[in-house]
Amino acid sequence: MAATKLLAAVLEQKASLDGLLDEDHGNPAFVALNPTDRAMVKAILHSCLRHLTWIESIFARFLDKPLPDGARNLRHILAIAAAQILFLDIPDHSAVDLAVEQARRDPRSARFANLVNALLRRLGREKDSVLAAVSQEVDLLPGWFMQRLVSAYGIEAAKAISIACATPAPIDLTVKSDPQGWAERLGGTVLATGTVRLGTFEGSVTALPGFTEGEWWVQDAAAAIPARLMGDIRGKKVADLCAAPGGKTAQLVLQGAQVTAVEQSASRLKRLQSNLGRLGLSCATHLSKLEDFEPDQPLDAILLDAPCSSTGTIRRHPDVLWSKGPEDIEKLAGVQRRLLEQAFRRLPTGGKLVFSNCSLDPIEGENLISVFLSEHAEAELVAIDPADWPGLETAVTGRGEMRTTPAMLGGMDGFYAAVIRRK
Ligand SMILES: C[S@@+](CC[C@H](N)C(=O)[O-])C[C@H]1O[C@@H](n2cnc3c(N)ncnc32)[C@H](O)[C@@H]1O
Repeated sequence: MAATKLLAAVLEQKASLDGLLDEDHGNPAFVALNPTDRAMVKAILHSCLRHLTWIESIFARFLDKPLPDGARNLRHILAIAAAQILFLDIPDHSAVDLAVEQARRDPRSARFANLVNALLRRLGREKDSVLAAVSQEVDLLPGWFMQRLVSAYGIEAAKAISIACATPAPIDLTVKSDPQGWAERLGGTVLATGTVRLGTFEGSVTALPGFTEGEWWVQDAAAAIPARLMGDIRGKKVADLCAAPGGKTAQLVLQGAQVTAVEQSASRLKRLQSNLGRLGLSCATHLSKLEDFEPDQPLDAILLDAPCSSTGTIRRHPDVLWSKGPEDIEKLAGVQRRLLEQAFRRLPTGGKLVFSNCSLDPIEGENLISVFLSEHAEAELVAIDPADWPGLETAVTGRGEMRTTPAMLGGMDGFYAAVIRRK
């Protein structure tokens, strides 16, 4: 029941799944569940959103005529049951019975209860063959986004990204030191970039050795790249201008910089402070919009990890493509453009700025930087050398930016990063 309501909140109200599933402040129906049921609801929703194009396509094949436009709740009931039948270890009959019961209780869906029963029983009987067919013929990613990927990367790369997005993201850790030792202790491997990737893992990361001691933090391998692009920042004054929850701030501090973390959200800044506290790290923090931040002393370097559409994180946030659309990407590109202008104003001559975000869309990355450079003769791109990134050479663009996609390094977030210097 909770899962259907939460799916409706994502698809209709464009709510964020992370927000709805927050253990403390999430949707009341979710927070009221016991931990086992919460884990189940979370698994169902992730699976449903990750495979929604397939699920919709299967029902379209089963039906002689489409469901009425107004039957949104019915669609949600069917999608949630289909995710259980197709992808989760839940007995088919439980999923079917629950869906039929839900349909009966909903005045708008009650007249379709027999149809729900028939469709889901058929799905149970034919799941292997329909899944085989649909996985060959239908992209996992919604059409509007697939089109954008094809125009940005070409059909082959777009398909590889779409396939990579079907696999849930592994857990990646950035360790303070001794990646090899931590990989051995935690049963993981060290990636070419130095990130420790955990093997199959269930349960809570907070129970793992080294968490309480603050020896590592969870950070996708791609998210760990921008701070490393800052180069040698030992003793340098560095501002992290969109800092929370602080994964990159922690890296900058560990790299030896004198860091000021700037963040506009009080609750997120608190989270950053608590994360740094656990890691035994500290830095100056500043609660304000970066537009209002005036450093007391000239800065040597800036990291601007700007808010973006997050389309590079769809393996972990499969709701993103259903709650955001092309207009949001355009809007966020505008916000980033404005923030980049503001950040660059605070950069002295010779200073370096790393601009990054977790979007796969060039209008938030390559195109934005092209326009910025064309409008600022005083800015130049510092080309990243692929030789410095063994294992990720193909992520360095011809112009010398970093462009990762979920199809790289055995799976990683889509990220864009560029290094800009004020001449
Ligand atoms: C993509 S997240 C940053 C993630 C962070 N760099 C990390 O690695 O953990 C973007 C952050 O920027 C903050 N933010 C957005 N607009 C801002 C602004 N104008 N000034 C300061 N912070 C801002 C958001 O609240 C959010 O915490």
